[in-house]
Amino acid sequence: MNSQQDTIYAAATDKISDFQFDNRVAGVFNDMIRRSVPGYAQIISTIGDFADRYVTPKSNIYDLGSSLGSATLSIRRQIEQRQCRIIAVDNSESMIERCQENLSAYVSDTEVELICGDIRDIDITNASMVVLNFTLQFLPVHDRDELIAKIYQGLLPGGILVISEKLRFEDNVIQTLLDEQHLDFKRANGYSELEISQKRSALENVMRPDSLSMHQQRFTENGFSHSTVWFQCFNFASMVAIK
Ligand SMILES: C[S@@+](CC[C@H](N)C(=O)[O-])C[C@H]1O[C@@H](n2cnc3c(N)ncnc32)[C@H](O)[C@@H]1O
Ligand SMILES: O=C(O)C(=O)C[C@]1(C(=O)O)C=C[C@@H](O)C=C1
Repeated sequence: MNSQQDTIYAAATDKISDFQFDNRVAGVFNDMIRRSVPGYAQIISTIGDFADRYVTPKSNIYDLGSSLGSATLSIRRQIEQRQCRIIAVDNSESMIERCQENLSAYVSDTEVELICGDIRDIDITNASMVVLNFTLQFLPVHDRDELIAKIYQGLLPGGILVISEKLRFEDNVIQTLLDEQHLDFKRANGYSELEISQKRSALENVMRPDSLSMHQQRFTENGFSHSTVWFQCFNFASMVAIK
């Protein structure tokens, strides 16, 4: 998957506007997410492994907030000949256009329906797998519960939900420790102090991480029988919940 280097926050700006998944971000997103999220490549490849285990023939798979299609591609590679349909949804036109190009670069017998729309407006039916890979954190907090309830309703018995998120910690000492580790990860990946602080300001109003206990409570209250964190690096985690 091609990507330009992310230099979006490299130059000093007087007024930082809220972060948006616009054309500029879509053009560098592959580089941005790999250099910003520890474990991203591992999470993408494991989503494919989960698909191999959980996706049942003739079912639907939903990739909600699909961006450039990395999770969709990882899933699609693992589910050949199961006559499934992947529904990939994103409300950024630029992401959808680039995702279409990325999907077209590979052949597969699995149909992918790409929808440019809001994940809150999508019907979920006959699903053996739903993926929210770093997307839920961008929804208004009061809409998160309803989305998880809708996903639970649309999942088949034994179906799997994979949610990856940045986490917030109630213990301030832990919050500071893991936040600092994450900043060191970004520095080691070539981001300057200016880039880090300007991006942080841009994300402040748009990305609101939940605590792990909040996620767990949401899974339980919405009926999921089993859930766990299967991956964590610093303040980034990926969870599974099984119906
Ligand atoms: C951090 S990115 C997701 C990364 C992607 N899942 C991956 O694995 O590479 C979040 C994506 O969610 C999309 N998004 C945010 N809120 C959305 C909403 N309400 N409906 C649809 N897409 C949304 C953004 O446009 C963005 O592409
Ligand atoms: O916390 C950060 O600095 C991040 O960049 C995180 C994060 C994310 O978790 O989705 C935020 C926005 C970009 O989409 C890529 C990564």
